[in-house]
Amino acid sequence: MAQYTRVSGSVGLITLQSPPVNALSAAVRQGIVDLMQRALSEPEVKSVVICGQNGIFCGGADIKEFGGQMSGPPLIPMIHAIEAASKPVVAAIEGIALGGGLELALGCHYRIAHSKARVGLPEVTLGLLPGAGGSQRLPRLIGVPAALDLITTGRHVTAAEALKFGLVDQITDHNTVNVAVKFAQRVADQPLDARRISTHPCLCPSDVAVLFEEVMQRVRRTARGAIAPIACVQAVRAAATLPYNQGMERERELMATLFTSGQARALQYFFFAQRAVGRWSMPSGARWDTSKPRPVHKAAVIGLGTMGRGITVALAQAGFSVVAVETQEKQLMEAKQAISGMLERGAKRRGVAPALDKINYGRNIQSVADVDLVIEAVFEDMALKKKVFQQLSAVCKPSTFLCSNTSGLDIDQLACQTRNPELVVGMHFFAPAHVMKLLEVVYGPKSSPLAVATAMQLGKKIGKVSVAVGNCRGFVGNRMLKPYLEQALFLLEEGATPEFVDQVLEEFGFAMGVFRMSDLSGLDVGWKVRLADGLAMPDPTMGQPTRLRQGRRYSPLGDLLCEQGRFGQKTGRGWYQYDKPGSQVAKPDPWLHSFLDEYRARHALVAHRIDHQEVLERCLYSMINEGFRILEDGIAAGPEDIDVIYVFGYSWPRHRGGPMFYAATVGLNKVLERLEHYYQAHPDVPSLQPCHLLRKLVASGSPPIQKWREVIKKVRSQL
Ligand SMILES: CCCCCC/C=C/CC(=O)SCCNC(=O)CCNC(=O)[C@H](O)C(C)(C)COP(=O)(O)OP(=O)(O)OC[C@H]1O[C@@H](n2cnc3c(N)ncnc32)[C@H](O)[C@@H]1OP(=O)(O)O
Repeated sequence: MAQYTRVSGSVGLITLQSPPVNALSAAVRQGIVDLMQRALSEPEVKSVVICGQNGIFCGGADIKEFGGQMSGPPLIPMIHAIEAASKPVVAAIEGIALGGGLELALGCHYRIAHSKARVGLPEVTLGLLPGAGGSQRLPRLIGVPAALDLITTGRHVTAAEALKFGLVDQITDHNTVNVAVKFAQRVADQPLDARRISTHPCLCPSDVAVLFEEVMQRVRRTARGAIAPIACVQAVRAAATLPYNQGMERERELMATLFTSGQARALQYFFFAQRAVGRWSMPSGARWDTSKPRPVHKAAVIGLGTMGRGITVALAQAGFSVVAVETQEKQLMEAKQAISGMLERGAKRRGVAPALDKINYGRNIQSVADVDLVIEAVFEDMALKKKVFQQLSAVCKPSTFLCSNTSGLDIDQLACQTRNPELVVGMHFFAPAHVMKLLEVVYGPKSSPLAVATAMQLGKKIGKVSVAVGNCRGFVGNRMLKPYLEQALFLLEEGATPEFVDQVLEEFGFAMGVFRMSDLSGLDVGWKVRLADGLAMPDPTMGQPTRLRQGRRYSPLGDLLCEQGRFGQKTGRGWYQYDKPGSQVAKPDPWLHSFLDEYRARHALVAHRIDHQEVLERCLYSMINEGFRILEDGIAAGPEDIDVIYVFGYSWPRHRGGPMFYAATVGLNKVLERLEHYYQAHPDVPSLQPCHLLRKLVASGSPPIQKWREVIKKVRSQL
């Protein structure tokens, strides 16, 4: 939908009307086509302004239309007709002009932007390229290097940056539409030939071939298997090397491949999944839209180790007053220095003043008496955390929310230490906490909707993607990680090497394979948990063979490495070797290979050839199976929650949509069949036994992922 008004006698004003972001739906495109014709046919109208209602120019093509049959006027001829118009057309950009929205503006003869507007071509993040002429017009307007940057990253730029690039003609702090109308009146009689971007030559630097080669190499290195960034480079190269019409033909060919690709489907699913997690619900029926958060002005962080420091920085950078408590004098001094450094570096990068004055440091827990919310980040030890929660409950105002950054301990046990267990939730950050986008907000059986809503809102304010999840060992992320890690170890026992397993997972798209990741985060972390669980110390009196513990297959490989002091990067040895402790360059370690040979011999394990498919299927399907159990148990409300957690917290490749979307892509019947196969071969590994929900979904004809919630509801009602 679009509206037409005549303003100041001679300007035709076309207003896009399609809340919430004025996306270019079929109806909006039809409106633009019709109203442009009207403006061109009215003799009194000398120029045209296009704007969007409610202070938003246009959020681009309507992504919801992509999955179905496209109808209505296509974008490319619509934009061509605007550019070819005999009367000047001015885009009045408020709020955002993204994707097709910016392409529409590039078809106009002039662009006026509000100083607070943002523009960009984010199609690459949806598995596409700017396929309505954007890949051909943008380099002609702002030059090849800047266009390559914007198109391959999809980043949004401010109006000021857009002006610097020459992407907009003017910026204003006033009413953009009024300014654009006056501008349109002024240029009504100006010749238009030089304003049609498609007729411009594409200005290239002299070393353009070298530039494309460098960018292509960088993009291939960082794309982790995503195809859209590569197609984006190819499209811009066409703009740089071909006449406009041939460039448009190349853009069309590349877009046609991307548009129907599985990666585009995955990325578009993920776009909506990210938004869906904000609409959280709890099994009690409490929901995001009926639960009001309470404002938080002042927060506290208890424990200034790596996690506590990152959380303090995240809070201070977002403008919160923070009381940062560390009881040990030496640690407090070190933390203060480290936090100041992090704040200063962050501020320098963002061109703002460091928020040093937002933090008050203290050694005494009494200093948190007046805060609205506390995040406990002490060592991962239940006895210690319980003590801290008892102290907090005694010291804080009765209304203070008490949150724990535990990565998997029982929130309910902590809540039980306090006067107001309904105000206790988990806030599980991921390291480094000031950088990683994910926050798991964990509700226990006693947590109130108020506490969940408040933690979710705080997460949003500090720039996190927050996902509300139920309370169980490891919550969602770490619970699913367990079978994945376990399979990786079993594969080593059976003949694989860490390098091979990592290579397969990295080729799949993970930023790091499981063993390189384990070396980075430290092998001792999991070892301590297994020791506490009585797993890492086999009880000889029970007469169990070393590789069967608590009734199931167990690999002590990680424990054996820890016993040798091989904790990963920090000790210079782990699953790999490093030049020195702290170095990040992992090299295969002949010692480890001999150790594995000896281990297999000692346990009479015959190494067999493990192929690519077996590594992927066993690691990923066991993890996915746990994801289905999590859905069945109601720990996650839907598959989107799991997928968002895995992409933002565990480097799952976004162009594969997340583990649950991947399962749907592979086919649930195939996942089920392969799990059955592996479980038959390894009956002592319960995580390979296909779970009830997976069987139920397959029996229901493997419905699309958007319909899983209905089946989950049915399964849960039968429990
Ligand atoms: C061969 C065929 C050729 C076809 C050529 C087609 C060419 C297409 C090029 C494109 O234009 S692709 C789309 C490019 N645009 C984008 O990627 C923008 C996506 N949107 C955003 O980044 C953000 O939503 C925003 C616009 C910056 C606003 O952010 P904000 O945080 O304010 O709100 P949200 O919660 O993100 O969004 C609100 C609401 O709006 C929905 N939505 C946003 N953009 C679109 C869109 N382009 N299409 C459809 N729906 C959109 C979003 O999903 C939210 O709704 P929900 O119900 O909460 O999910």
